[in-house]
Amino acid sequence: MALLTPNDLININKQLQEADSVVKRVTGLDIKGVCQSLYGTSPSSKKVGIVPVTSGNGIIGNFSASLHVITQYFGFDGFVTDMPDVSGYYEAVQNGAEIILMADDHTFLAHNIKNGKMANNQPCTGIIYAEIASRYLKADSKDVLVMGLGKVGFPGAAQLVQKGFRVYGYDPDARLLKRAVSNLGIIPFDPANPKKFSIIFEATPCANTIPEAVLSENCVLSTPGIPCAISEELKNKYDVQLVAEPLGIGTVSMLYSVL
Ligand SMILES: NC(=O)C1=CN([C@@H]2O[C@H](COP(=O)(O)OP(=O)(O)OC[C@H]3O[C@@H](n4cnc5c(N)ncnc54)[C@H](O)[C@@H]3O)[C@@H](O)[C@H]2O)C=CC1
Ligand SMILES: NCCC[C@@H](N)C(=O)NCCCC[C@H](N)C(=O)O
Repeated sequence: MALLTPNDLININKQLQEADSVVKRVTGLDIKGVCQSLYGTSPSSKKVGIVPVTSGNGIIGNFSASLHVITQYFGFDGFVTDMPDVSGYYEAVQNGAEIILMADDHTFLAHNIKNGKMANNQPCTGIIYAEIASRYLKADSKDVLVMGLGKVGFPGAAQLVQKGFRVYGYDPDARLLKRAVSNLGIIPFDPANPKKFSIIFEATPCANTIPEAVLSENCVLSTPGIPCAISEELKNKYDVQLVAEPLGIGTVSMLYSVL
């Protein structure tokens, strides 16, 4: 898994505000509204214990602090434990946490210890970014392009198929593309024979994965991928509505899914 860096998370509150305003422009709802509609759950001020984890590559600067900002931004009552790991988990429960947020290098989870529900960041991220893309008010067709069919992209593509979109998908990993075609019934996208889209969802760890040939004027590009899938130049040239944020949108999707 490509790990976040402290630099990705600088001023997460400003990044969230900017992303929220694009989501409102694209869908007519704010991020919380999309989550409520997606999961059928309502806003909550539940206590969220954020537990730093030292395993593997260890603590990522700004990660726990960013999760704290994110929980507060979306109206939850978050706190970061003083201790990490097992001691931190114990401290969170002792201090009344109803939901635990913690991540090692492979899994970022939300666990509601009251109702037993648990969420994984990767599918929750794919689903919420796909949902935002699917709600584009100015979409000119039901065609959508999905670039990247991995741990985030595949669940996002599944969400779009379930909502009745005609999903074109691409992944250079032939095994993953074949899985998506056979399991989801998506149409394999041929980069050598491109068409234009008004809705694009991207989930790759590569920059500039979106070719100019697929961009239509004012299209939406909903992408959790880091680094960004499109250059500033192409974004401006086509007035692309870019929904991109490094941590908060995926995290609030996890929290709403375990309420
Ligand atoms: N913003 C957020 O909240 C989150 C962001 N992420 C980011 O999302 C990205 C994807 O994460 P995962 O799905 O876990 O990774 P993954 O490795 O499971 O999947 C990425 C897929 O992208 C494909 N790919 C690479 N270059 C491509 C291209 N040019 N066109 C189409 N597909 C291409 C790869 O073959 C791979 O199958 C990563 O950058 C990760 O850091 C992940 C979780 C949350
Ligand atoms: N963008 C959301 C997905 C994050 C994921 N790509 C990642 O960096 N995971 C590693 C997090 C490690 C956190 C660390 N153990 C800590 O607790 O500070």
